[in-house]
Amino acid sequence: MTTTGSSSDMRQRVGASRRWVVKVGSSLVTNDGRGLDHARIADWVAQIAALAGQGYQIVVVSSGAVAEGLVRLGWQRRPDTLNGLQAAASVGQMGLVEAYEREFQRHGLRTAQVLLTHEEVADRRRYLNARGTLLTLLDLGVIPVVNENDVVATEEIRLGDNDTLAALTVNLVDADLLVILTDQAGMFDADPRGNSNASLIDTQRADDPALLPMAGGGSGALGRGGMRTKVQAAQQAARSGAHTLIADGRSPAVLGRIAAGESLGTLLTAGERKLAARKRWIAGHRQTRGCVHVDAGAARVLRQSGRSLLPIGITRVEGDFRRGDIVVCTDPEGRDIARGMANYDAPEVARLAGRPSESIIDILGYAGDPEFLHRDNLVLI
Ligand SMILES: Nc1ncnc2c1ncn2[C@@H]1O[C@H](COP(=O)(O)OP(=O)(O)O)[C@@H](O)[C@H]1O
Ligand SMILES: N[C@@H](CCC(=O)OP(=O)(O)O)C(=O)O
Repeated sequence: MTTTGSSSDMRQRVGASRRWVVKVGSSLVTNDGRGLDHARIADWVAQIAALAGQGYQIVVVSSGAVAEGLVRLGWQRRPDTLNGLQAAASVGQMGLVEAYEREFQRHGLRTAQVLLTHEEVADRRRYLNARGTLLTLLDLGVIPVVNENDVVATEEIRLGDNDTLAALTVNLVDADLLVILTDQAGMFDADPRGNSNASLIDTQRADDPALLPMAGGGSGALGRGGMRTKVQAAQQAARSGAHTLIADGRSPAVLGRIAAGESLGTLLTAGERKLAARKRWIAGHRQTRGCVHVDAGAARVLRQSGRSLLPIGITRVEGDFRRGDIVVCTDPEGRDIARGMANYDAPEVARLAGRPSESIIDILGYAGDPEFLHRDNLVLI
């Protein structure tokens, strides 16, 4: 199998990247289906705490709620009904966050429980709120522990496996790297469960079409998506500009060794850098819901330095857009300059236009973002 670029340089760069989403699968976090494996959780937490001490920002996506719920409820097997699963997940989620909180506390770190659904990408207002909260937690040095909000997720919108959820989280926080810890050494060219001579893939581009046919959808007794959802998650992460590393969560000091650039597991690389990926994502939203006219000064700043658009530079608002919608900015001559994701609803912007960001709290009664269009959510036309 071909590999991309110089694998060892790439590994060094990946290890040195600072913002990671670390996904711990059901296959690992549960003790053969008998509740949570506390010793393993303690070990990953110690590794994450060490990385946090070196300046890494890490979001944990952990499975295990259903398995822990089954134990707490004294159920011998997974229920068949959605409500049964949801009940188990809500009981077990308590144990899951308790376990992470206790272990992180030993290292002087705070944790936060974040429960997400598919809606957090589908609805752009929710997207911005989830993103804002997660980024604030990271700024505060808190370790977010994410799981799917199984209780409210209906059959149609359930992500089901946490690989997909981890990729969504990568997009939400603009992570550099998605680490998927599982019960295999990485991705093999065939499912090693049924093929004893399957060989481990070292490095490959995430968008290589040869990957998916090699990934079996069948998971272990506890996991959900098998390797298939991991490859799809890597492809989704790559579209956000993040690389993915699939590795064995049981191998000693696995996270520290990834940080050190050691060649372990399977690296699935992204073809483009994360800011470019994000801008392409914004640019891809062809449908705009409104327009803000900006003064000559703001137009110059946008064009020349690609900075954020603040309310003070806005002169007039058109359309009935809401926070999260894509709007167009036009200069005083009526030329379109940029397209971006609105941080405020149109009536709010009308009130904020021409005013300094420090006065937002007095005008709206709450302190929202200082920018109307943040530079990360804005593309020049
Ligand atoms: N090409 C492959 N390489 C490695 N593992 C594979 C492959 N295809 C299928 N698998 C299966 O995927 C399983 C891991 O997925 P899963 O059980 O869903 O775990 P997790 O809970 O970690 O997400 C492995 O145990 C393995 O049997
Ligand atoms: N949200 C579920 C986990 C879903 C799941 O098992 O996903 P995965 O670890 O990707 O196989 C739970 O906490 O039980």
